[in-house]
Amino acid sequence: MSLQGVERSAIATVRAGLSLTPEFRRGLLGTLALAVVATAGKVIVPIAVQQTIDVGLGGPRPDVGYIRSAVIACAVAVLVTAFASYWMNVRLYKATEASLATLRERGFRHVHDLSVLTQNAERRGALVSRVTTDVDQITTFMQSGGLTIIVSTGQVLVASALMLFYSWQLTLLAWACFVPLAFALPRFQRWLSAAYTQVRQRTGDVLAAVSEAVVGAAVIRAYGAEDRTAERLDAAIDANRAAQTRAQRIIATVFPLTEIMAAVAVAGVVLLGVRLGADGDITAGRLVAFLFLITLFIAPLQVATEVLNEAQNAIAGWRRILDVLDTPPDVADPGPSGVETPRGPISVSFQNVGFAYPGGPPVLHDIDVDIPPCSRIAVVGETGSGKTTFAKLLTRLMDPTSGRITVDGYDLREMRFSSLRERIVMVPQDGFLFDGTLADNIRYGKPSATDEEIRRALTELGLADWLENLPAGLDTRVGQRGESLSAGERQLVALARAYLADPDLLLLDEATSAVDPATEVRLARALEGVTRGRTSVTIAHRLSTAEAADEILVFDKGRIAQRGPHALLVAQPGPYADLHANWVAAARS
Ligand SMILES: Nc1ncnc2c1ncn2[C@@H]1O[C@H](COP(=O)(O)OP(=O)(O)OP(=O)(O)O)[C@@H](O)[C@H]1O
Repeated sequence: MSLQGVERSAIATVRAGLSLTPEFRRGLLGTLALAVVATAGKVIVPIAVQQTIDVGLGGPRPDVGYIRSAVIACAVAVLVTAFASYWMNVRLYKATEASLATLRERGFRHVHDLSVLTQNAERRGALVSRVTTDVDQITTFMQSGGLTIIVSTGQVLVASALMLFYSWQLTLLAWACFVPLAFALPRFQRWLSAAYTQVRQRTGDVLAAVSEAVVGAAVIRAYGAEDRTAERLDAAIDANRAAQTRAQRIIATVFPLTEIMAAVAVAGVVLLGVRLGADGDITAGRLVAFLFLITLFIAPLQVATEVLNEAQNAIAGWRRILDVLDTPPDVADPGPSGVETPRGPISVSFQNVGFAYPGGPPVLHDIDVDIPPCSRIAVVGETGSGKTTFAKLLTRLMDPTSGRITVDGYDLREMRFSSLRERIVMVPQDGFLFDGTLADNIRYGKPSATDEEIRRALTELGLADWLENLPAGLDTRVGQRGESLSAGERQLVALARAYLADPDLLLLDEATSAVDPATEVRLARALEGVTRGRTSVTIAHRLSTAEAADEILVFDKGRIAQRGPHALLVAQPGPYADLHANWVAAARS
């Protein structure tokens, strides 16, 4: 399942992006008004200079009162501009941070709602980067670039209008100087955009290399591959440095170019201005003010390339986030309109169920199974025969491609998630543990559970002695993904968590990893305790589990090839007898 991108123009993307962030739009008018004040304030100084020269100093004697007023006007303008800028930035930062937090939350929630098919292994990293890096790019643009574009456009327009008012001849000359730059800038911008695409790819390579080296540290050490890994990392870092340097060089070229253009424009304006002045077409004050205005006019051009690039990045980021939000959750919670079935003995029925992963061949065919209340079902079969797929359908991590699954007579698709998750709980092979204490992790099954309840649950599962031997008891920290515990101990925590959740149907994916004999005994005891009195479906890798089941479902190439109790199946030729022979042989060796 891929993410569904709707082709949008840049404007439509920005509009759709802004519609997702009402916090930003709400204060935008006020912030823009402040931007207008801040921009308008900048032209007060050239006007005051012109007035001082032409009026204050234009008479036979300097008009000190007038000059004082002009200076005071300037000071007030500078203060007002500074205050307006400050207030504008505060408002902008507050609004963008609030709106981008909302965007992150929405993005994250939506990623969570997408089915396991959309979140398959390759896409997981990309999904994470959409809620992190992509939002960061939008932030950068909204907090600086976006406003720069608005303020700069205003600044160029106001400066141009005043320049035209002072002298249309000098304005035409100044514009003519910037025509070549106006043609060159889009080209620079394209180069810069390509250079930054490279930078992003190289940064991605560095991140991938670093995270692989950290996550796979044990394997790297075991195979003595430190040098190879370091070389790969060095190469990625070097490529990243080269890409960054290339991008910075383009930016560094634009700045002096605009400086040269500005110098040419100033020189041209002075030469022509003096001639116009001699003919009485322009006053000295207007000429000096004009030179101030050219500086205002040029400043936005100097940052234009970078800002346009930021804008492109932000639009790309918005597009990627909108792609995520546009992807409908394919396993949708019916919500309050869904069925809430009462707790108690549960019966499940698979009716003619078939399933194919998107774009793949069918992996389950015509599955017809009735799981009566309080029965113990073992699911066995060769690797790749469809056991995990069967379990995922039963917990509604995905929906069947054909047929239907019912719980107490209701289609699984009609059941509210809250009711379904309460009644059916899955314990995966390596139950994910979060970085926290043992108690936190067990409590995950029932957030309201007290330490006393957790202790009682562990005792009921026959794990009191294990708990006593742990260094800090319930407060023992399990480390990231539970790596401070052994694989067997992690399973014990996962079982205790499920026991506390107290579901009506427990789906277990039995661990295949070898554990020490003491843990093996504990696991068997805990398993017995956790499945007692409730319906259980176990993907079995142990002979003892299959032997203890009321019914065994033998999967073979996506079909149920045999079914029945152990005694019956082991006596007839078929895949179960073969599997049994393998188990027995493995136990002897
Ligand atoms: N996410 C996926 N996308 C595409 N095909 C998949 C996916 N997961 C499993 N399959 C395919 O579906 C088939 C059944 O896989 P499944 O994981 O259900 O088998 P299994 O019996 O649980 O195997 P094992 O005992 O090794 O866990 C296999 O052919 C597998 O390649």
